[in-house]
Amino acid sequence: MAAASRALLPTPRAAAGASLAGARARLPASASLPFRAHRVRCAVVSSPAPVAAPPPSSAPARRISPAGSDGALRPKPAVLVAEKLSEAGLAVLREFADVECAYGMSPAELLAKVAQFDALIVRSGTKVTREVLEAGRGRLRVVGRAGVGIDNVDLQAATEAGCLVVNAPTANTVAAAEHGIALLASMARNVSQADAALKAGKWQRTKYVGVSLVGKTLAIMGFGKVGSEVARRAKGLGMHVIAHDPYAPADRARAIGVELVSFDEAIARADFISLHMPLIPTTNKIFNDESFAKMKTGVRIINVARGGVIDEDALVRALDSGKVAQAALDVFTVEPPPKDSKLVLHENVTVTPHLGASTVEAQEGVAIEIAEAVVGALRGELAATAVNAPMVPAEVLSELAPYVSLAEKLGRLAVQLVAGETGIKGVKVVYTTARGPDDLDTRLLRAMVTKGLVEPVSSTFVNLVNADYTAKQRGLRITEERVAHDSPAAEAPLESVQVRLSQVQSRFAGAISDGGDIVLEGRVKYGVPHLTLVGPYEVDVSLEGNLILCRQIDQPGMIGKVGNILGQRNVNISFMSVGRTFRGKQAIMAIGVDEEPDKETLEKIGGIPAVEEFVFLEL
Ligand SMILES: NC(=O)C1=CN([C@@H]2O[C@H](COP(=O)(O)OP(=O)(O)OC[C@H]3O[C@@H](n4cnc5c(N)ncnc54)[C@H](O)[C@@H]3O)[C@@H](O)[C@H]2O)C=CC1
Ligand SMILES: O=C(O)C(=O)COP(=O)(O)O
Repeated sequence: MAAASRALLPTPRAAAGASLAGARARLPASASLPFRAHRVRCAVVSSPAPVAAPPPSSAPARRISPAGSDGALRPKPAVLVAEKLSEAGLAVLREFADVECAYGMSPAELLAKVAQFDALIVRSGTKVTREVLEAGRGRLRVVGRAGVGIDNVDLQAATEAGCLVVNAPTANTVAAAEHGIALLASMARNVSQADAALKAGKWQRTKYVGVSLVGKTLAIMGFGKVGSEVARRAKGLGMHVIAHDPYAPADRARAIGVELVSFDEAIARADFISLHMPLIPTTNKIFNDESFAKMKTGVRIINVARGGVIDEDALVRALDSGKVAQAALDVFTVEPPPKDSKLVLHENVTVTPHLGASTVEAQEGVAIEIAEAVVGALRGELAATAVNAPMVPAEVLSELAPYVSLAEKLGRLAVQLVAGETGIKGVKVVYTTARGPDDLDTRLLRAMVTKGLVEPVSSTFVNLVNADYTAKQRGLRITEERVAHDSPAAEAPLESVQVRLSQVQSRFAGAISDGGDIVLEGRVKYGVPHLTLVGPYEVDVSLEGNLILCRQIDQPGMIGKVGNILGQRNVNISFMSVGRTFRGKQAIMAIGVDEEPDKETLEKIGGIPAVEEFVFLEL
């Protein structure tokens, strides 16, 4: 239960509340965000204790403003803006706080300064490390990221320091999509190379013959906010657009006229490939030697997402061999990239210095979005764009804590079992409980199932505030059902929690129930979440570490065989449980492992003759 309980630990400032790591809301680019409607009171970031009267004139220069919703006078907060923020956002901030803009600080300068401020606002160029957050501890209450990606902010350290992180996830979507299209078109017509040549005095009309876009197939990898906007625009250019996103709702794609296909099919069919997925463990270097080999020779690649999704050395090899004809890159694994980077200097590569969000309009929108979120947070409100948010009364939390962890883990396991391109349509959460609806508020549990389903596969962070909203935005229809537990005297708030993903293909057929749904059920035993049902199979395995599910013909010796393979590879088994439908038919082995087995070990397990399928799941 490490992840969830860590995320739910009260922060030092949250004596009366609790913090739940989470909350990056996603919105369609066209949507305007009703921030104010989404704000709720939140104890963690409320202003310091009210002062009864303005300080005497000799007091240090900390001005007083009516900040709290209770009307009490409080010291005027101080906000440090570390990267260029548009004037419109600064104006919003200045109405409420003392604002200092210190652009281009070195890490040491930021460290020395940060403790004097209540809030810090950054873009992608400032690393908000654990050190920075430690240095700000005691005063720094809010970090605002004026943009989408928060990979430059140490979220865990921020949560530990009781510092709320908010971002601005929607205002730069269109700008990023437009930049993707700009790179696509200028790469196809060699605009930057021809421009450089002409400025060097060379008139090279035959060297820079380009390729046409009309009728070509564009694969959008990651069909989220930016990806879908790129798709719309590319269709306007007469391109045939396909997309790969294992978690995108098929109806959203259909509405734009985009075909959702598998990863391999997308990269094999495409003339152009545009990357729009978040940088998460499963997408890290997902474009590598192996994937380049599956592409058409002469493919062209655009990346305005994150540099880390491409193995940059492999891309140089693919460019050198001609497998990849051209690449257009806005983002790099290390930013700025080294001056002698082979990739940047490659003649078939067009580069821009992370300009995706850099339009006047987007920067104004982002600046206002982040300024409002930071001001709201400093006032003690919580915006829908909070990334790590406080939310639940301590007493409710302490009773529900293990169930909260169970709900998140069931969600995490369920989403990892999904396969195919159909996307998740409906999610049903079934609570077996002796309590009536008034005695058991399931919002937190539903939010945690959503968190488990969404976070492993997106750049969205989910908490109680934004869970339902996030689910809706992603086309996830979550319904709840209460089943009365037949022992009404039971003390525990819940007997079991079941998560059902309706009519979805699975990587593990054993998890599919008779009705065709992926079904996982769990219970809390001795305060620890346990997985107790997989599809039709009853199991009992503690949800700690990671999990291997293995379906095999029920026969003697199977536990020993699998145990031996794991033991030989020094993988410690924490729990093991076998469930079967009928003796001698199929059975499922659920194996909790402390370490992640390597590929070879998993293949060995899969190679045991009686094993029909297996899957490794991370918790
Ligand atoms: N260059 C720039 O200045 C900008 C870059 N970005 C970056 O663009 C990316 C996309 O941003 P948004 O569209 O706002 O995020 P989003 O969260 O709306 O979309 C990301 C999509 O990727 C999908 N995805 C997750 N794992 C995947 C996988 N293995 N294969 C395919 N798809 C997968 C998710 O389901 C989601 O639909 C992010 O990395 C963001 O940081 C965003 C704005 C500006
Ligand atoms: O919003 C994002 O994820 C971006 O990549 C934009 O970064 P920037 O704010 O321009 O440094």
